[in-house]
Amino acid sequence: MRISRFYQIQKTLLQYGLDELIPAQWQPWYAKLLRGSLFWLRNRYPEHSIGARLRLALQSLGPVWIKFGQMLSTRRDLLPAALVDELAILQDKVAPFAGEEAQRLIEEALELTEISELFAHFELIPLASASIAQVHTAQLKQADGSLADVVIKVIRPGIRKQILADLALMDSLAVMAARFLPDGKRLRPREVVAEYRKTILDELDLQREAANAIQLRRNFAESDSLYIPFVYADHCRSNVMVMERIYGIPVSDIPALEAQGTNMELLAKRGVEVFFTQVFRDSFFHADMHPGNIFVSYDHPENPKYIGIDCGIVGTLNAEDKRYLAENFVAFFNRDYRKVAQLHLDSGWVPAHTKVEEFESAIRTVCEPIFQKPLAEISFGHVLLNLFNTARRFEMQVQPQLVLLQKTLLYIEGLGRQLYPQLDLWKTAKPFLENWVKQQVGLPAIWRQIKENLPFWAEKMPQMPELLHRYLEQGPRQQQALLLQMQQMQQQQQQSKQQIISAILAAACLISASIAFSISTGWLAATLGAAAVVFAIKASLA
Ligand SMILES: Nc1ncnc2c1ncn2[C@@H]1O[C@H](COP(=O)(O)OP(=O)(O)OP(=O)(O)O)[C@@H](O)[C@H]1O
Repeated sequence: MRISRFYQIQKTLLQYGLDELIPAQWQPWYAKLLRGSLFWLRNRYPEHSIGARLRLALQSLGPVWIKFGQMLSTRRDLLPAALVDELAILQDKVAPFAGEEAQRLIEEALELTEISELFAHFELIPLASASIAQVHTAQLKQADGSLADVVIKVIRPGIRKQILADLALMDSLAVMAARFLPDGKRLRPREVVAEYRKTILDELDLQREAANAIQLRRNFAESDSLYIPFVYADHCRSNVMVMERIYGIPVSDIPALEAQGTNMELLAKRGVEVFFTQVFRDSFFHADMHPGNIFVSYDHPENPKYIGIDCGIVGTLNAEDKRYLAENFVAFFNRDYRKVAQLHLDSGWVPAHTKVEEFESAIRTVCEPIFQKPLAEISFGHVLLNLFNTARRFEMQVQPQLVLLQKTLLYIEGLGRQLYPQLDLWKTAKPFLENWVKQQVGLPAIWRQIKENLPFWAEKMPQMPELLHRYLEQGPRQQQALLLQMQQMQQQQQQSKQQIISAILAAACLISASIAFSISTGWLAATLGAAAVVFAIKASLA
């Protein structure tokens, strides 16, 4: 199976002429010979650009590869623009699987003899079908006898096995790409595949998605801006998820939004606000914000509310990540590149030997053109992208969660500007950043930290007298043990020093013996040889 799939993949890559990605001078002679002999696998689409051929090849290889291409399409930091633009139009249109099969999977997962035990109605025709999962509508029987409109997401049967097999092959190709592509080292194909592996395997676990949705819903329980559908956790398994059915206008349907009199300016601002709230207040953000996953409620269009679905991919940030973002954004928008460079150095993001002036000048070179535009039109996502690219050149390892955030930011900005082209991103985001930075310094921050640590100290306090007593009792004993260990270490050091000296002397005698032997002073050679043996024995006994 693996060999035939491997052949199929190679065949597809060659028939779409993707071997052209490796320049001829980089191909070893045996690879050229092999390529020449595969006469039945010629490039069949020479009239298409290399980007288009890559897109078509991924399309024909199936869902795992299509999703991989979609992921690559967000890596403008790694790939040329022409390639990325082609990959961005990859669509995972996949034929649905039979509704009866979905029903059987649901019954099996939820241990039902009949689907009607739990659902008053189950719609066999799917509402939507994607590469990994399919969505069906149903009516859930509730404990109080009422019915709830729900959707049931079901993972495609057999997809896990197929994904794992294809991921293994993809990794083999990545090894080859790292070796043969001209830019192989910089592109780090194995890391890219490993990142993809994690994302796609996470997406296969609907219990994880359910947990993310529950958390996000809780975070926005009081919000006027975002609604997350209720998840019926009792009826969720790793391959089945039951959640409230929502009715809304897809955010990309601008005519429909306008037709119902939506306040587009407010809607656009709320998109940015929701994102920054997730990042800076909750450190937990929905990271799959493509327009297919965002809807707008039909209720009160003058005070519009988003509805978010598909929480399969989320990002989390720690305090340090947040500080990185906030301080850099603020310094950037003040065009204080020295501060940006110094921040990177002070916090150890770039190595201590980095020359701050060089780093500052590199940041200025890539970022100053961005500021040629009015502040209102500047993209945060591009600022971050440029900063990451510059920092990578200065040996900074950019954390995956920051890359995820940067990509989400690009989506959000694109969306906001589509809804309301005059949207001033900086004005909308600034209060969030400044407020956050303010909270991190001064008395409020100290007080917050004390409050955060209070439970820890409260828990440890009663144990304090005992710990103190134990320390005082054990102190001298431990000190003595430590002293003994140190003495042993010193002895060992002394021994190994002697060993090294004896070994060096043995080697020196041996070399001298062989020189003496070659100039035929036999007795000298014999003496030196004997000395070498003596030193060697000493070295081994020391
Ligand atoms: N709670 C819901 N209420 C109504 N429709 C829903 C709901 N959840 C999902 N859908 C519909 O099903 C479609 C697919 O759902 P979802 O995005 O969660 O699946 P997916 O397999 O992760 O798809 P993709 O990865 O392509 O985004 C959505 O675009 C939407 O039309």
